[in-house]
Amino acid sequence: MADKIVVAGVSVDTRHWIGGQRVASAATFTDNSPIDGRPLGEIARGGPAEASAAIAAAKAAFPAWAATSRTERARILHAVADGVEKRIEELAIVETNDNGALLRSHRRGVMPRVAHNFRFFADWLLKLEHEDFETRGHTNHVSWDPAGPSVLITPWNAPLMLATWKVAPALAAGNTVVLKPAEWSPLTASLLADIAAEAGLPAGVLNVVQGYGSEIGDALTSHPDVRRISFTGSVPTARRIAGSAAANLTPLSLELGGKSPLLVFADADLDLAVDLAVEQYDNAGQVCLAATRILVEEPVAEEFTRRFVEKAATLTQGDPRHESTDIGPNIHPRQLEKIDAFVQRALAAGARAVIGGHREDTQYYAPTLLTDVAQDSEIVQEEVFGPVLTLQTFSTDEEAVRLANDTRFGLAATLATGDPERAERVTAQLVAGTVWVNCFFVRDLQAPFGGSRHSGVGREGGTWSFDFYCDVKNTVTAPNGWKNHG
Ligand SMILES: NC(=O)C1=CN([C@@H]2O[C@H](COP(=O)(O)OP(=O)(O)OC[C@H]3O[C@@H](n4cnc5c(N)ncnc54)[C@H](O)[C@@H]3O)[C@@H](O)[C@H]2O)C=CC1
Ligand SMILES: O=C(O)/C=C/C=C(\O)C(=O)O
Repeated sequence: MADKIVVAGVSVDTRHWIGGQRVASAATFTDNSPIDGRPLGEIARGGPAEASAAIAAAKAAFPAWAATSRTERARILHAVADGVEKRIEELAIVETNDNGALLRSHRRGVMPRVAHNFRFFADWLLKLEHEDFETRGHTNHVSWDPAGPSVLITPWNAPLMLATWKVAPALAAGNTVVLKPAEWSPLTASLLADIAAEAGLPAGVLNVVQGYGSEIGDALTSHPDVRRISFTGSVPTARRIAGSAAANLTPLSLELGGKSPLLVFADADLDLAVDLAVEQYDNAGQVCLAATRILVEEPVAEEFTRRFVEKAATLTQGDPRHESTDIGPNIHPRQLEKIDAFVQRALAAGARAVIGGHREDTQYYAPTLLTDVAQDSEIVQEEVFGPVLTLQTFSTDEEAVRLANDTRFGLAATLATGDPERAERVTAQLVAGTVWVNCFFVRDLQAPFGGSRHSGVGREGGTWSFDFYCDVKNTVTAPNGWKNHG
């Protein structure tokens, strides 16, 4: 196996990064580009041995990193952000080749956000405090102590953005990290390891191991030296991780799937509502937050559908490296098969494809809108993770809320309405970690982020991230301090 591959002119090390060293594995796996299925290279395929080595390195590096002052930790995280900013173009081009998402989004939105993830949590660390309070003259002081080695397991739909949304707060908290990126998109995590080392992050503080799901994952998540596990991905994998973490009672943060609704009320600005709906095809529908169930109030349903079809027809599907492309490929032929199977079962059950309903080839799926779908049908209840939306109608606010809440998920909801009171009333009744009113995907890192029900466990973001990654401590001091006990 070659130690390095070159992807669109960028050299990427294909080995693990453990304790500040590149480490090869005897086994490898092939990483293919979703753009055309071509192999990008052979990647080191870790297992229990690599998992143990990475956790040992994280454990060894922990005391010194935990003892590093907040200002020094923040300084190094800002230096990582500087390194990301210097390499935005390289990161963007590698990520697009590896996961197929749009190059223009990576350049302008995603990679700047990666840098921001580091800057934000570095700055938040410096202002993290809880005002002291008194109990019968005693002072309560709250502090956030580093917890220890943290295992971070991330998916392929937004690889570096979702990885750094976990890596940055974990490092800011004073924890050391073992990051395992998804096997379908491992490359930018390796570049991050280089950037972090160049920024002065000490050896062993960030470790990156690659490998297939449970082959390496079980050893990472069941290890007794791991103090935190944060995972973004599917519900079945979350169950398995929770099972293996249970033996050690390792605290978990789980950000899982969604089947979020977009509620379009008759009083909405219909053009805005249509824009919000068409936006759900972003990243070829591979977004956990996507509002894939469009619920439209009966009187405007026909007009909404007409305008939606018109707008969707303006989308360009194709090579994600081209500036004019709006929808790229799906991550893997297996994912495409899964998407198509969902759609064909829905059509067989009586759904009607207003647009799409078929694959374009082995990597691209036609943007699809399905109507005549039953609330209890698979296509309405299960996450497809492709460019597939359903449309249902409702007649009253009560019905809208009932339909919106009637899945096992609860990640997000989007409302289009011209009535602020209705927005407030409906929002209060929705089960969702995030509700957007007349907007979508406006994200602030200080906001709590996560899902209810099967969409997740816990919240990350701002202080919530530190609450998760740290051992939160309350110190109660008697009125006369230590002198009180002589
Ligand atoms: N919430 C989200 O953002 C995401 C949701 N999904 C959903 O999951 C479906 C399947 O996609 P997959 O790639 O199979 O998701 P997955 O949940 O299996 O994979 C996500 C990550 O978990 C890792 N993993 C798998 N098994 C593991 C184990 N036993 N221990 C530790 N880590 C393990 C994978 O290697 C990858 O890094 C998608 O169709 C979509 O519905 C997938 C990716 C992201
Ligand atoms: O943190 C964000 O801003 C976005 C998160 C998106 C996902 O978790 C996803 O698409 O899987």
